[in-house]
Amino acid sequence: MSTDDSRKHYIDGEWTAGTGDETFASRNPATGGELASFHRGTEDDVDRALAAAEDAYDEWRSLSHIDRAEYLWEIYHELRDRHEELGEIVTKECGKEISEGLADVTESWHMVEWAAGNARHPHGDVVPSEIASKDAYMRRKPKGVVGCITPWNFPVAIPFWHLAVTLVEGNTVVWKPAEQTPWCAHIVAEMFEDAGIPDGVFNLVQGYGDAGNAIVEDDRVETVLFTGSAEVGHKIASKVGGQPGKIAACEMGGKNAVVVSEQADLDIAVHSAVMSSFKTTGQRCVSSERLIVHEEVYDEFKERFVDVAEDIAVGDPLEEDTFMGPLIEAGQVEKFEKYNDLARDEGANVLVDRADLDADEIPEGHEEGHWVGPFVYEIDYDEDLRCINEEVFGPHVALLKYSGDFDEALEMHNSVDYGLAGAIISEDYREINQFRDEAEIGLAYGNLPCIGAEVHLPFGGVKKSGNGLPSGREVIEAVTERTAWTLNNSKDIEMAQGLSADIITDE
Ligand SMILES: NC(=O)c1ccc[n+]([C@@H]2O[C@H](COP(=O)([O-])OP(=O)(O)OC[C@H]3O[C@@H](n4cnc5c(N)ncnc54)[C@H](O)[C@@H]3O)[C@@H](O)[C@H]2O)c1
Repeated sequence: MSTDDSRKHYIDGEWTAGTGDETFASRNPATGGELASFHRGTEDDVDRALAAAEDAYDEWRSLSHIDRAEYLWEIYHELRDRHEELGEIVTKECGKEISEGLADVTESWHMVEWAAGNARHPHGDVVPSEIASKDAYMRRKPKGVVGCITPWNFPVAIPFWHLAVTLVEGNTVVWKPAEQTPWCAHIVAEMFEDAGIPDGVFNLVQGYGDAGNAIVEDDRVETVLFTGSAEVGHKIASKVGGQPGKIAACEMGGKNAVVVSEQADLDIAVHSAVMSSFKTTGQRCVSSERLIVHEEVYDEFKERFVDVAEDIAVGDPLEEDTFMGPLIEAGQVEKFEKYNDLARDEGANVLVDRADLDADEIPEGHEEGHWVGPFVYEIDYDEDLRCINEEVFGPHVALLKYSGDFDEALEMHNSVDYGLAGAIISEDYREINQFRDEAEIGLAYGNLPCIGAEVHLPFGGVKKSGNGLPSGREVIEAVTERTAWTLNNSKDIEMAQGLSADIITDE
């Protein structure tokens, strides 16, 4: 595609090719084919977008929450009207099977509904004062210009986690989506344009990490909302940490686990483990790469889990009978293979190796796609093994046996540096409650897979996985600042704590 045909950035209410002369392609991971071409954003493009966002801020913040939310309601309807079209683009661009592509869009309008609906809810606290004649309350103000940097694996839903709340709260935005999913981002920007959002309030700069970095380093950005890998997130957090008054809310990866206790219902255990490990081809931040199973049920669980892994339907993600689509790109296939080799080197007993799929397992016409199947192994637990500590982001699954009491399972569960998601499968409520209280994670599930989010629930990790901010209510904290406001209704000045308000002079 020539540069002229390439899709553009959306800056200050206009589609623009920007200042650079490079373009990049969005590719279908199932076929390897090019879907569309995009202009690659430069530091100058980010500079222009930030200037536009700064200029638009005063007018945007002067609108009421409810008026700002009206623009989001327009987008809500567009997301619903274009559900199938956009869901299919999600699937084409990131390879998730079609029900996941559609769910990505559904989650987006749920977030818009939450944020825009919230505009009519009480928004702050009325607080009693020690002095009867004073009114005291807490009021929120927008921060200013917010930078959003998002990953490829939820190319519509995660951006809306960031964008919807940020805009309703009165901030303006510069968004840098993932380089793998620019087409989804382009459609989202079309929706903002169609909704008539004022120029400069919402800006999209397409491109790579250098454009993201330009957002992070710029003094005009008050808050950075980042979702992506720990490697990039920690870099961003440390850069922002050096800039007074600025914050970075970072949600990152995990090395999540499903714990199957000796009290588990094994139907639920196998079902939950398969969903947790293989949905989205293991490419969710919450995907489980560790299954910690009690010795009493280990053999039966292993046999049943392995049976499913051997047969799980890998195929064209646009087909409804597919469970697992491809990995996102060739680099991710290499990483998956590298970790499979590492597991072998570290002593794994390999139970299922479909990493290199047979030719007849690859859908016709999709030979250039990034196809892999499950890689499942058992390994003697040692907390220092890299294969059970580092995020692979693929269907790479370790079975770990525990033989003692539930404390041992928890110790194994908590031994990783990450702390995002986990599940306990047990019929014993004491174990379930202990997991809820002692598992070092932000998202805990009982008798369920450890995947799945709802926009009105908190979503975020602890430890190396994040600072627990980006989701509904928590984003409000990140993109606003609070003023504790106290108003005197009397003609006299009276102070709290009995502090004297008398002015004493020598006269
Ligand atoms: N915790 C969560 O909520 C959550 C959700 C989804 C994905 N993830 C994590 O995201 C990762 C997969 O997504 P990915 O591959 O797109 O992640 P990534 O970290 O490679 O990229 C995320 C975004 O950061 C940008 N970026 C890269 N380098 C940058 C830099 N130096 N400065 C600023 N921006 C930069 C990228 O261009 C992209 O837009 C996995 O680790 C997954 O666990 C976490």
